[in-house]
Amino acid sequence: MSGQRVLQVEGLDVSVGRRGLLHDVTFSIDRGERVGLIGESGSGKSLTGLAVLGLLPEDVHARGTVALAGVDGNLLELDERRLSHIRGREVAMVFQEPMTALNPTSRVGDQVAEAILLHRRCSRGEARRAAVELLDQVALPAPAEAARAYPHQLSGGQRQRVVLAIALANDPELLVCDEPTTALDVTVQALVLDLVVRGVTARDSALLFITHDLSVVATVCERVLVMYGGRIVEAGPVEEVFRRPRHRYTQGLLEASDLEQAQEHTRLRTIPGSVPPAGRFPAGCVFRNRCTHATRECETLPPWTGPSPEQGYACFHPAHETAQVGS
Ligand SMILES: Nc1ncnc2c1ncn2[C@@H]1O[C@H](COP(=O)(O)OP(=O)(O)OP(=O)(O)O)[C@@H](O)[C@H]1O
Repeated sequence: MSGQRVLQVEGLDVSVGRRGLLHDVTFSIDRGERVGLIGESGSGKSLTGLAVLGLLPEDVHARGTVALAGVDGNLLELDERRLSHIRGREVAMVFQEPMTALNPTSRVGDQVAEAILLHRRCSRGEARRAAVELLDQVALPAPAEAARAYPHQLSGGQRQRVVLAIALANDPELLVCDEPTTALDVTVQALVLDLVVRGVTARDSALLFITHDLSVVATVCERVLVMYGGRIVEAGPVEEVFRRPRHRYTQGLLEASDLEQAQEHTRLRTIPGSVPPAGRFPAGCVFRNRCTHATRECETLPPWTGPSPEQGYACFHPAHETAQVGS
């Protein structure tokens, strides 16, 4: 793999008995790249994600190659002992239901600290301090106090942020998210999406983001893969695919969703101009600098450091409807 490549999936076929579930799935993700995987229910998105995590169910048969930066060999052929070293370090995951990922009998700070201790040489005290810092990064209020809470004492959104903190604890090369906000209240979805983007951006990690929600892809990803019947039928930059879908299935998918809304996310929010003054936009707005792919909350925009103030920004947050960028 090239230096920039983090994940390379080639010719992945998955079957159960004679039934083919994935057919010749081939794609790659580079360092720092955020890639969405969309498709209708049953199209094979989750199986693809599980293959990348070395978590395919035992009853399925897989052929092909899954190569991950920093890992020798084909993930599909590694034994469970080796895979458990890789998971949580080179590749980490956030699934839909945070409660299943957390241990209900252990304080959340200890669970984050455990994740750190599994892959890093440091003292328990250092791991605990790093855990509080991570809980702070995922915007848990009063992180030192939150660290002492049990999962059931937190809201669903807070629990998912703990899962994200665990996933990011060892700066993974690749983060795989499978519908991480589907089970959450709509008001906290945007926050969690923002935290995912900020978490991978800060680490230059690659992201594979599985969802059926096109507007989520528009918010989070730069490139999109469209699955249908176990195959990738279309791939390209999000704006291009959403604006000019080539495959009949993608066209249908966009029509079935709110095409207007999905396009708005990518088209109407492109705002030329220089850095918006801090505090000018509603909290939660996400600005994307197209040159560096940096994403920041508008309230805390730092001084502009990009190559040119003329590059412009795009805001993908629905709350930004009425806000305008001053030049
Ligand atoms: N262990 C298994 N044994 C048999 N069939 C399976 C198994 N796991 C998944 N499948 C089938 O493989 C196909 C793809 O499943 P997958 O979970 O990847 O779909 P998906 O696109 O993620 O759907 P959803 O959005 O509903 O989660 C489905 O038809 C599913 O029934």
